Amino acid sequence: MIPKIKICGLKTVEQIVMANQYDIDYVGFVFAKSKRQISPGQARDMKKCLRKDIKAVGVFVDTPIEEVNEIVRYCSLDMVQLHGNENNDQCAKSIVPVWKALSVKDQEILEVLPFYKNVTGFVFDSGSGGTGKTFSWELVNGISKDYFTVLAGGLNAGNISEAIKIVSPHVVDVSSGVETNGEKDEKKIKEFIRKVKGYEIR
Ligand SMILES: O=C(O)c1ccccc1N[C@@H]1O[C@H](COP(=O)(O)O)[C@@H](O)[C@H]1O
Repeated sequence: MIPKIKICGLKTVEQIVMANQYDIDYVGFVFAKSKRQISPGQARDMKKCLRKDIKAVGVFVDTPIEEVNEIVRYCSLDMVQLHGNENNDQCAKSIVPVWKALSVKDQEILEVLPFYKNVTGFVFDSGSGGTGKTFSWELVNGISKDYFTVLAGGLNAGNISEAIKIVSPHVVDVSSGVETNGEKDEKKIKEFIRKVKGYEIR
């Protein structure tokens, strides 16, 4: 199965126009404190320009869920990725589907998965988000048979083939790995997509 692609941390309408040209499935808007953080106003303008078949994912870290829902409504986001210590009750109050992000240090983290009954998938990441660091993919080998799996953390064109081989994720999620000097790099995005989809992009 060829995984879907999420490009996270887009910050401008120009980047959306660029991303619209490519065979991607999700873009991530970071509302958490980060060098990629954007305001709801920016995200709303960007969402209006986004191709209709690309889903806009709001990325939050421990934001009260009422506030998350307000931003979702204001920006017309399709779903959210909760990247902090949100529990299932909080996830259940979201008005759009939730991906719960988990930091994978060892196999213990997998024990919490059954408790998240109100999420539609899990983002398996190395740390607190946007770090550019990988984790041991073997720890989540086989997990995609039971859970909708979004693989994140330090992915790039150089390691994505190996990561897909081990994890067979439903979605691959990249941010730092398609940047140069902290800005999204179209050449790196194209190369990443080419590696995931296995075809040439002009
Ligand atoms: O991208 C960020 O700055 C960010 C900040 C806070 C929480 C999550 C964030 N992004 C998510 O982090 C992972 C991995 O990113 P990377 O490829 O290692 O840079 C991904 O899920 C992003 O959506």
